[in-house]
Amino acid sequence: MVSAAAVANRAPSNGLGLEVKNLSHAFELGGTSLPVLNRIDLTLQPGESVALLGPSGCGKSTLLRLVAGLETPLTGEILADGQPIRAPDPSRILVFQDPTLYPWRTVRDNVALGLQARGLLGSQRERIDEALAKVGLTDFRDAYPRQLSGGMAQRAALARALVNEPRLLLLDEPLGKLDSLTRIAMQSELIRLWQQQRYTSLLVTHDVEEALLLCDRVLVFGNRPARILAALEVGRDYPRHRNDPHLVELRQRALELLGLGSSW
Ligand SMILES: Nc1ncnc2c1ncn2[C@@H]1O[C@H](COP(=O)(O)OP(=O)(O)OP(=O)(O)O)[C@@H](O)[C@H]1O
Repeated sequence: MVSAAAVANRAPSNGLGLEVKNLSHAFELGGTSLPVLNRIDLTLQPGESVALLGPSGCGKSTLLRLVAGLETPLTGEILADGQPIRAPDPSRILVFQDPTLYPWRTVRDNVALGLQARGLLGSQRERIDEALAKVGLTDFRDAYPRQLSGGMAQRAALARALVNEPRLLLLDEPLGKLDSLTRIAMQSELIRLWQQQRYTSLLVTHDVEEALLLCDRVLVFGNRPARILAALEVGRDYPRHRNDPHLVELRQRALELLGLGSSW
């Protein structure tokens, strides 16, 4: 949870409150059950930004897909503003590692997809240009995906999410395929967008530093079937500094929890 002082300094949030209660999940794989998530309890306050950090294959993406309403949990429940999540909804948008833009559509037409699918293109067309402006792509609205850099393509994918005015943004390694310099720039972009739009944010990342720079709280997951090993409160204002001794200490703690304590 964010400290009361930090919340008081923030603009009011339109974000969804999220509750995950005693959630377990498993997949059928080759005739046997593969347990993936084990009794997860999690609460996000409206407007909070939380990172999920954990070993590869522990179930982080599965948790995002469950919150997005793309899967149904085996046991337990997930509530958005107190209502059970049963299906996808434009108030909860998932952004993937791959921008997955249609190559034959311009940036603008890719961003329009969310509205088009909901039959809102006629009445809410101005939202496309607003979303492009938010991610700094106004000048590239008529470009095709092949004409964009990796960072620009990911910004276009973010615009495609933002055009829906999400109240909960689910980010699945959104910067995972970017080079390290672009990644640093995009980390600042993600902080700026979150501060401006005031959605609730749930970020899956493998990058401990990224989790600590971007989020209010970092949840460290154990091996599959994953449970939450620890919740690290970051408790620092933005912008944050990589070399802040408090962040360095938290990074060490997170690495130790992940069994990588001697890596640094
Ligand atoms: N549709 C599916 N059917 C069967 N098994 C699945 C399915 N989706 C995921 N799994 C399995 O569930 C486990 C968790 O997968 P998930 O993608 O959630 O992990 P993750 O923590 O996000 O991994 P990574 O960090 O490597 O992306 C993996 O063992 C994966 O093989």
